[in-house]
Amino acid sequence: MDPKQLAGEQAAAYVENNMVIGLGTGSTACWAIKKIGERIANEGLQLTCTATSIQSEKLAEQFHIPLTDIAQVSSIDITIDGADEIDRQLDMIKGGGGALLREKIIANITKYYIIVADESKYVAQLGAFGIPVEVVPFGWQRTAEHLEKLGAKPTLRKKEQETFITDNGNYILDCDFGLINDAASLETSIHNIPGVVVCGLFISRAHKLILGKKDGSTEEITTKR
Ligand SMILES: O=C(CO)[C@H](O)[C@H](O)COP(=O)(O)O
Repeated sequence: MDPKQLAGEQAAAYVENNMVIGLGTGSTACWAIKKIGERIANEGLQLTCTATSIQSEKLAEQFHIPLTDIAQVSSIDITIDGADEIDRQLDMIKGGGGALLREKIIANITKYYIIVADESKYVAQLGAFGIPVEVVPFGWQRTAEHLEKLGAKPTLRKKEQETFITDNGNYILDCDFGLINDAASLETSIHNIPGVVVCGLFISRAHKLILGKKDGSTEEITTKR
């Protein structure tokens, strides 16, 4: 079985009746969404679900998962989401799919944050992926200069040769900072730049990582917060 499917489906087993659930974004979290849809259909689970992207909203609708707008949800029991890199402390880089702002808003109100990934995402040190930074379109070139002063090589994200636009109408600067030594202070420095909406460093947030492996096994790594 696909390691992403293994991880995503295993995470869906943590969902219990009457919970409030955050639905993540990406090719791994989609397996959790599908499985949650199956559990609603087969077990009659009553859930309140809210999604981290328009893409995940559409997927949830396809699997007949009832959705609640984030405006009505002040606390989430479990969110299941993917990562682009995750280290031994379960600090992460996210935003490869461009959903980082909604993902961080949802992570921020989540009591138990489960990350699902294949083993290629589990790294000793964050940074090789680069850090996606969502910025407002106004003066994005000036925001990019500030990121350069912090040590980044920023590239404006494109999709099919057009500037990539997030679900929130913003741009993404993919920032190569090299390998990162102090991710928490870098996150703060990036967030202090006017024009930055959010960056893809997710520090001290995840509670559990479920890794799917090529040999068909899974590993769960848990940390106390
Ligand atoms: O942060 C994300 C989207 O913004 C995704 O969770 C991340 O890119 C992982 O995606 P995938 O499971 O497809 O590798």
